[in-house]
Amino acid sequence: MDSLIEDIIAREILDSRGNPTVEVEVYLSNGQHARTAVPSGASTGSKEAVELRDGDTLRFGGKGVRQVIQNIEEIIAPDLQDLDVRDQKSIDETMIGLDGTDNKSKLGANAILGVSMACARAAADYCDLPLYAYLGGPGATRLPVPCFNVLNGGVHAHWQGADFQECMLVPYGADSFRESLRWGAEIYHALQALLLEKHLSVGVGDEGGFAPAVDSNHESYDLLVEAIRRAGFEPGKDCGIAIDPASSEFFKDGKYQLRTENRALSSAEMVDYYAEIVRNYPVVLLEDGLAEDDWENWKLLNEKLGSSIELVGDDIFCTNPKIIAQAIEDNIANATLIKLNQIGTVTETIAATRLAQFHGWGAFVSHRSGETTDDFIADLTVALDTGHLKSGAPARGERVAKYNQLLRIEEELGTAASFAGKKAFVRPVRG
Ligand SMILES: C=C(OP(=O)(O)O)C(=O)O
Ligand SMILES: [Mg+2]
Repeated sequence: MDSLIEDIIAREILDSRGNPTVEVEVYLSNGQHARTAVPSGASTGSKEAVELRDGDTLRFGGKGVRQVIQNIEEIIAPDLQDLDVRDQKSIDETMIGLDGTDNKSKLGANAILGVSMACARAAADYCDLPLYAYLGGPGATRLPVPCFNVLNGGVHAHWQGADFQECMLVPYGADSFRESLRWGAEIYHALQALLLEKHLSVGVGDEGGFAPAVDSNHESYDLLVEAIRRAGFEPGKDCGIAIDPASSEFFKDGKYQLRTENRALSSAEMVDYYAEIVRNYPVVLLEDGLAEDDWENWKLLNEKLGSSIELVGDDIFCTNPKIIAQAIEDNIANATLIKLNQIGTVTETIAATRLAQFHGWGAFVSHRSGETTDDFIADLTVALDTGHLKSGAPARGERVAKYNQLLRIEEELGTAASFAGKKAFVRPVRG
């Protein structure tokens, strides 16, 4: 058979932060081959699958992945040889079995994911299908609303900007992906002009958004609303706001430490703080509003805000179906973030997404702060019909690689394509 895995090779490449990461190539018995690369987070959840790094060796300014390369070529490749590349489940289960740990710490989630993604792409190529159609079938025709992280803060700006890590533009009022991308880029440029006018920095953070040293988190929203207006759009009608404070990063000693505002808030006060933001600004999504160690108070957050906006868990759920199942049972949020490398295989990522969707939850596909030009998540988003994704600012190559791929997908789908729009953020209220 032509679709058998013949060989797998891997190499160390650099990611967008200048750190080493893994690139994988899968070769099939018919000579076809496919390539993928693995991203890397900075504000990571403690229950993420383990990204394996070489001891203390600092190479290129970051810890290398030579052991990961060796694990792929010497342990994984021989075992996957002669498996049908279309059998994604067996491929992923074989690697999970080979690893034998709960968190992929033996071979490395970066080893396993690189191979898993490369096999999916090779299988799509073998079937002569675009990746989104291979993974999603003929019903995969809806384009997501892009969420553009145009103001970077927290750890992504080395704490030189706002406390909140991500302030995103959500141009949900457009009637196509292409149009929403144009709106996002125009507002991004209007924001740049506004920052220059206010003598604020237009230097960028890890995800391509500006990282001005604002005096409060509210100032970020004022800037966004003003930029939306200046670009000729109506806040709340054409374009909303999504926030990822990544609050685990500033939750210390049981309090949320707002450095820019020089105060520390309890969980209940933090929930009120968000409620006020939601009252005053066109916010449609709040991710990681509370810390991963603050599970009980997520219930309070969901009671107060779950009926009006999408509440997404990132660090707290880690794309892990077991944790998401518990969260659904406890009714502590209404959406999960979806990051391939938090769980480590394509199969488990699909399972996490489907689980959320089955229960009426949202699934919000995400890049990592350390990225490559691999555009896998663009296809994944359409395949799984998640309706929204975030891939940073509409600037910088590794971020726009995903948005540009979505343009191609929309073009290829032609009249079959639709755009998710604002409905993507509306979650049914659960009892
Ligand atoms: C994309 C994010 O950042 P990182 O990749 O650093 O976890 C996030 O927190 O949602
Ligand atoms: Mg996050």
